Amino acid sequence: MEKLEVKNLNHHFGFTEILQNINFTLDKGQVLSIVGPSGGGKTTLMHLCADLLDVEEGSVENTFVSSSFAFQEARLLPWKNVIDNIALGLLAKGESKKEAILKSKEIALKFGLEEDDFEKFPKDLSGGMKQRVSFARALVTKPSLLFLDEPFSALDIGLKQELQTHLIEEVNENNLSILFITHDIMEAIRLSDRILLLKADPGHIVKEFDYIIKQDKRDDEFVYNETAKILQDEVIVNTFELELK
Ligand SMILES: Nc1ncnc2c1ncn2[C@@H]1O[C@H](COP(=O)(O)OP(=O)(O)OP(=O)(O)O)[C@@H](O)[C@H]1O
Repeated sequence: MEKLEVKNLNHHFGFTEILQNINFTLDKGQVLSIVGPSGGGKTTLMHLCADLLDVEEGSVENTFVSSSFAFQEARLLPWKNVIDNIALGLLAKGESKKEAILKSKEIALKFGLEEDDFEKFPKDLSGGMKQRVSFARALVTKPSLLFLDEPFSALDIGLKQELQTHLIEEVNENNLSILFITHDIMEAIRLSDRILLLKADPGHIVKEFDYIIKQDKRDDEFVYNETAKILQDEVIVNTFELELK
């Protein structure tokens, strides 16, 4: 069974302790969110999990057969057009150019891009369109694990919900697994099977929330109610340094 298993993970930058004794397992088909305040070490933790940073203490075992990423900024190649940006991963995997272009066009349309956009370069795209391209590029290779680092934070509510709905479809239809980093509790409640709350200085997990109800059955009311419930939780108030009125 594919999984990502983090055990007794610690991390320092220089003399500063950033992460302390992190333990969790992400199973196949699961959406696991790491939620916490800015500067708490979420991105560092994701980079360690994604092998973008060397593990110094503890272990990260990743047995997922393939993975891809979407970040807060779309990180598109400026000299490639929309379709060529999406096709990159497929070409890297050895697919023929013809097949890669065909699949890229198909997923571009699914992610709300139009045929008129296909030949455009990143400089001519809005922030929202860039993020549509970024998601299409991440998912066109049908990865088993997707790393998401705050990919919705610069998007308007409509686009955010649209992209989240696509992700939920991928989880349900293709058993996609997601490690999701966010500081937005509502986003995490909409998408996650499990939420780990990361408190800062140094980053350590202080609480875990599990959701059994399937993501596609969670309506706005569910998300608002759960958010309201969570915001009453003393650990959350303390972690985000919120003031209860
Ligand atoms: N390469 C680095 N060298 C030194 N310190 C770093 C490095 N990368 C991150 N840090 C520090 O580690 C801490 C955690 O940063 P990180 O980006 O992981 O937090 P975060 O929870 O993702 O924050 P945000 O939500 O603001 O993106 C911060 O104090 C940051 O300044």
